[in-house]
Amino acid sequence: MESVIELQHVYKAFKGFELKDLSISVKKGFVTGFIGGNGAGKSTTIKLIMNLLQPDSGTISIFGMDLKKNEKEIKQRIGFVFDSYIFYENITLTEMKKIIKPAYRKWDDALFNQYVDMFELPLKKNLKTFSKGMKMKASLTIALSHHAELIIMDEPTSGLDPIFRSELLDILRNLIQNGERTIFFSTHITTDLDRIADYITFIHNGQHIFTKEYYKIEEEFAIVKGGTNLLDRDTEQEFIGVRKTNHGFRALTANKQRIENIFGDTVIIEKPTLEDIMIYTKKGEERC
Ligand SMILES: Nc1ncnc2c1ncn2[C@@H]1O[C@H](COP(=O)(O)OP(=O)(O)OP(=O)(O)O)[C@@H](O)[C@H]1O
Repeated sequence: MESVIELQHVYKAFKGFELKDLSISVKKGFVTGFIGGNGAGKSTTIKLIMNLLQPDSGTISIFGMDLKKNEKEIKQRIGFVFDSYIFYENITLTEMKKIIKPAYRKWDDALFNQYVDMFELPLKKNLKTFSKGMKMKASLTIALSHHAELIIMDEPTSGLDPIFRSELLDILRNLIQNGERTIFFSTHITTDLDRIADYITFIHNGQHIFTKEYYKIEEEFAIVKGGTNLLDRDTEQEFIGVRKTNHGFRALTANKQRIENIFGDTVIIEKPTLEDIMIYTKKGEERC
């Protein structure tokens, strides 16, 4: 399957933080949700993909082209939903369009107007006065008005109310209907991903834990509940992370089948949430 974004052995260090040997690929025509706790390295990864930061080593290619050598060509084909910093400018959406439009060969005024109408955005109002939801819609309008094949967003749903989040997810779903467009976005609101993500990329402490098809996560991972008498040094090693209480244990496994073979029906096996996977991965690391 064709990859749109390909990171190979990317390394980036800041004081006190390392993105370690990150190799990920984002599949064409799908939505990939990018998850990880605070400070895991999501924004850093997105900045590397947007060439706003350069890796210390490793390679990044987008649409099969090397990012360093082909930045201009690549950026023509990306819609980046940017931070709200640009909205501190004392300008209207029409004025902002005039600034951004010349940068894109495929800018489409009709498409811009279509999204402005759909999102009910005022064209003549100062952007500074826009609410958070309006800023997101304006940002998305700009990102979508030049027929971008790849949409990259850093936490687009954070701070938005459930109604607008739901609308936004519908819009994103519609955008990828033709199989030609790809969406890669980071989020803390993992429940949003239930509705929209085909793939999940999970990083923790600067390390790539997995990239998997959403349905495979549910097949492979499981929350396991049982009495603490079932746990010993060996059986505990079977889990990614374990939480013990007075009533028993709750643990996460990445190999549901194996746990079923070992414990049979002495344990209860449940479907994990993405949040469970994030929490227990952190717990497992604390144990080491
Ligand atoms: N320009 C920088 N200089 C120094 N350290 C940085 C810089 N940018 C990011 N970091 C550090 O890199 C680590 C990862 O940050 P990053 O913003 O990528 O995480 P994140 O996964 O997006 O987190 P969050 O979900 O909290 O936004 C953090 O420890 C952060 O302090």
